[in-house]
Amino acid sequence: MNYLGKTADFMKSRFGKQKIVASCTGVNDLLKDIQSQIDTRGISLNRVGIKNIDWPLKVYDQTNGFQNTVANISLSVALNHDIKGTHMSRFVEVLNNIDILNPQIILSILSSIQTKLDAESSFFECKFPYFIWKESPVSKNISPLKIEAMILGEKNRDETEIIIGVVVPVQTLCPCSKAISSVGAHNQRANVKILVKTKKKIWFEHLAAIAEMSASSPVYSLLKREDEKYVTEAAYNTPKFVEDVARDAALLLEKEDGLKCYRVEVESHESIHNHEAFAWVEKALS
Ligand SMILES: Nc1nc2c(ncn2[C@@H]2O[C@H](COP(=O)(O)OP(=O)(O)OP(=O)(O)O)[C@@H](O)[C@H]2O)c(=O)[nH]1
Repeated sequence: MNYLGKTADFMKSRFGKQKIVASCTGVNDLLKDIQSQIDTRGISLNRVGIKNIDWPLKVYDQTNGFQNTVANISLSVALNHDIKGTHMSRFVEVLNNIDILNPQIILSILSSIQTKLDAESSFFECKFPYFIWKESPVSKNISPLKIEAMILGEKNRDETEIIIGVVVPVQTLCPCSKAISSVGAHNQRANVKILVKTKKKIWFEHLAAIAEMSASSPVYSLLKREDEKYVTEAAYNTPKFVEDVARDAALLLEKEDGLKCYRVEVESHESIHNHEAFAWVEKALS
């Protein structure tokens, strides 16, 4: 028996048949659609919606076809000045209909939200853990590296924009520290975030490779001693400031076909300072 059935039984036992009829009429009054009422304050809202809903999904994977992940998703619309509230449950209803994520599906999510919520603009943001299977440089052991991947979408009337991106852990070794020290140089883990708008399909793996190539060295989940020696020496021979990583990634992105614009953000968790160092660059391409 469902909830309403149980409630009706309870009311019957408590109040008898006469009262139930009256109470059931009252149920419809209780389900008033407050959200659809008119608002008279004259203020349109840029965005209203739901954020940080975790959702199980599949995403396409260059090596294995697809991988399962849990995406953290935010969905929203612009709200006209004369409508009191949006219908929050409809965002989740749209998600209920998808099981794999890619830019085309996000376009259809944005259109569905626009239609279901009668909105001029709709917005989609999601980020999720994504695993790239990497081979260690010498022992050739394969292990998964976790990066963060993201897809952001926006639809204004008929114009849509999709941004895809990654945040990739890398190693940086300080060129100044190397130059002034008689031995060693401080090095640390850094994150490289790359966001692109593109006319062509681009894999998360490809963006991650650009981030790694721009750093002093990639990082790995599994390294044996021979790999450790290699990675240590490779980083020492490729010192990079955060500025260097941002510029080198930008140069690689400018060689890519079909990019409309890019943004690179680099943040290093300084090992000898109690703060982060950062640099970012963004550019629209013709
Ligand atoms: N608009 C709005 N709704 C909220 C908020 N907080 C909670 N909600 C609830 O979100 C719930 C789902 O809303 P709706 O999508 O309008 O639910 P519904 O009317 O059953 O769905 P439809 O029949 O599709 O309109 C409602 O019960 C709201 O009370 C808020 O801050 N704003």
